[in-house]
Amino acid sequence: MSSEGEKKGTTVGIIGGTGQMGSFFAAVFRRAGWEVAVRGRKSDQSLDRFLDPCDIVMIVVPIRATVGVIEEVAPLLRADQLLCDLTSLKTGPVAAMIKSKASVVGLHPMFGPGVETLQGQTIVVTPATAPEERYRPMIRVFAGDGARITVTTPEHHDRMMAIVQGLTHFLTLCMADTMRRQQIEIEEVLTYTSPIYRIQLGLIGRLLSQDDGLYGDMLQMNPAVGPVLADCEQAVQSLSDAVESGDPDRFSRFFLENAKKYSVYGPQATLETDHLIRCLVER
Ligand SMILES: O=C(O)C(=O)C[C@]1(C(=O)O)C=C[C@@H](O)C=C1
Repeated sequence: MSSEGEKKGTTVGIIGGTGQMGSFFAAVFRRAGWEVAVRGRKSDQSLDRFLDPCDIVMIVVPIRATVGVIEEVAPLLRADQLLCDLTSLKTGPVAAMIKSKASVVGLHPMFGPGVETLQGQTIVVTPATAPEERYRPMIRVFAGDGARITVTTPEHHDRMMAIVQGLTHFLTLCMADTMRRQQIEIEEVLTYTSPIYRIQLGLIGRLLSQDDGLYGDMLQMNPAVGPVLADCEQAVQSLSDAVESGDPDRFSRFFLENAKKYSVYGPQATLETDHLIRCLVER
């Protein structure tokens, strides 16, 4: 707000704005020239007074806390306000947000706070009660900074996250646990690796240096993860059987069935991993 207390431009209130992701988005909006108010856990101001001047209220708290915070905030909002959240799951948070009078859109930034800018990053948008023109200016800010936007429903988002986050992180943790069970030290493993292996191993080191609660919530709170893990178990069993059989045809059948399925992805995957290899070589 201006010094006269007169409102100019858009005001975004970020609840959880003192955390890493909240601070990242506060900086994105400030760079776009928007007013940003942040609220951390230890605020003296009443929630009502914090929310009142906000055009957009963004909830950026840990997954497990999201619905509880939404339930506190949602009843205090007006129809002219836009409510959104940034959590990794969308069905539960969006269902809680739409109880509000405010227009609602769910958001999920597909990156952690370590990125420097939005350039090349993906943000998933799950519109609920907000008409497109209400959230378009915010999406323009993200896209203007180079973000790729994917629009879908909360349910489809969660189904895709069961793969993108659930399966990926599950298998990363399984690989870490397998090496630990083999009593092999990562320092030694690394001396045998070229960059291509360090792309995969890097995901283990990266994931395990982050918050256990975040990854636990992603895996345990998304109901779509269960069926994915059931298929994963079958895949592990089927590949194990093929390997243990010693039968080259059996292995080839497994391999070629998947090669056919992923043939469209081959050229892009090779190009991108070649690029990563060059980056790791040039360090
Ligand atoms: O390690 C990273 O930078 C991440 O990608 C963080 C990560 C993830 O691991 O899936 C964490 C939570 C968000 O929902 C999206 C991305």
